Amino acid sequence: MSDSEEEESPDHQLKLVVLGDGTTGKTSLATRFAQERFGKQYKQTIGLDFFLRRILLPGNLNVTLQVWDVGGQTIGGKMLDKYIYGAQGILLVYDITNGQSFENLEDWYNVVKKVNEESERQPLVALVGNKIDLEHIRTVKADKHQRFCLENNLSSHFVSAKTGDSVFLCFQRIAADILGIKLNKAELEQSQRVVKADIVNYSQEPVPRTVNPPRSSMCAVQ
Ligand SMILES: Nc1nc2c(ncn2[C@@H]2O[C@H](COP(=O)(O)OP(=O)(O)OP(=O)(O)O)[C@@H](O)[C@H]2O)c(=O)[nH]1
Repeated sequence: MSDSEEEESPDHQLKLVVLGDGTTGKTSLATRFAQERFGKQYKQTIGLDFFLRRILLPGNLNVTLQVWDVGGQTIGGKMLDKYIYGAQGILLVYDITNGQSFENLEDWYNVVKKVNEESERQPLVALVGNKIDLEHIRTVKADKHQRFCLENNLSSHFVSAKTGDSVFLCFQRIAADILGIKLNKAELEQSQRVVKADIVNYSQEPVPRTVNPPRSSMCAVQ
């Protein structure tokens, strides 16, 4: 293959679906990954939001990640199966300070298995413990997390959407695993970027949010 043919290799597109209870930080995780920002204020996702980000994997491989951020209230609803269908990757997200959100992942995982029971290709499923900036009030022990991964053959991730800790790494590893690409130590270390948390001055009035923040890489379906 000539150099010019190599440069023109088409992008890969991957559909990643983010699932888990409400307030575990799914939207925050998607926003941190796709837009490199974090909002402290909680705004419930009704139905579904989409985010896009293109990343470069070793071998000059451009991969567009289509992140489907599914509202935590959709469990038991008739749309959930449709959202999950055709995903190459599933992120099962829980909040490390909320034991119930971890217990409930069993239900989310069961829906994923049911949707894919007749599929030839199974999605890669990742277990994502979010809010590791709150390690001091963690209630879900890391060994419980690891056991769930081992028992179900899931890939394991701990992240903080707030600080950005390991967020890019999480998506990068998932994309690479799906495409069968091995990341070397240097690539893994480079992706483990930590963004310093903001210092909050509680004596000040809260700053109003921008009315129309840039949302070029996101849209919502309700
Ligand atoms: N400390 C901390 N707070 C977080 C983190 N991620 C999200 N939050 C906060 O947790 C709350 C819920 O976050 P969301 O991202 O809206 O949660 P969600 O899972 O999308 O919720 P639903 O839309 O109900 O499904 C918000 O107040 C976030 O600011 C994190 O990593 N650390």
